[in-house]
Amino acid sequence: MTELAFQDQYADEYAHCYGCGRLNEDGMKLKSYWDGEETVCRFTADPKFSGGYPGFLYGGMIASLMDCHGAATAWAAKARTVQQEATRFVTASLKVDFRAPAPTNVELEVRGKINEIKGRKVVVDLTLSAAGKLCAEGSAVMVEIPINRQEG
Ligand SMILES: CCCCCCCCCC(=O)SCCNC(=O)CCNC(=O)[C@H](O)C(C)(C)COP(=O)(O)OP(=O)(O)OC[C@H]1O[C@@H](n2cnc3c(N)ncnc32)[C@H](O)[C@@H]1OP(=O)(O)O
Repeated sequence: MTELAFQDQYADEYAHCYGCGRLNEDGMKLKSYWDGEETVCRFTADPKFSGGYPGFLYGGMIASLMDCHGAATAWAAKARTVQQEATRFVTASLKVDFRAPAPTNVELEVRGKINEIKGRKVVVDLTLSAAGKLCAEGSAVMVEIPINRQEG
């Protein structure tokens, strides 16, 4: 049986994200999975997402990849540790340090590691690498949407 991506387990009402929503026809449909105690998401960026120099990805896309994978990691961490299905995590804070240019047309690997789980908050440490070379690292504070937020 094929492992389901975290994002493919979100309830329909939370599956419209441009980055990772399975129900967003125009989106990137990023997929995140467990890899031991870490999580991983792989994505190859089309050259149309180039930054100022051909062949390299623009920084906003790097942040987007880390953002979406961070939210998915927080969701999965809650499901694994609290053994309770989460609603959806949104980004309260995202820090990215750009360490080296990230290429387009090369598979990128985004990794997440749980730093802290406290109440509705999950802090995730993140890296983005290309062919084993670290291109960006950072962390995200993810907060779970309370169930009654969607009704108000
Ligand atoms: C129903 C649909 C609502 C969905 C709206 C978002 C849809 C967009 C999805 C995305 O694209 S995610 C990227 C953009 N992010 C956003 O648009 C989120 C906008 N911000 C918010 O909605 C609220 O600020 C947020 C839900 C993130 C937090 O507000 P809350 O009032 O629910 O949280 P609260 O103040 O109770 O804080 C919970 C914990 O998070 C921590 N926290 C909150 N904001 C923080 C921050 N900026 N930096 C660091 N920590 C933060 C806070 O300190 C606390 O930790 P502790 O329990 O340890 O004290």
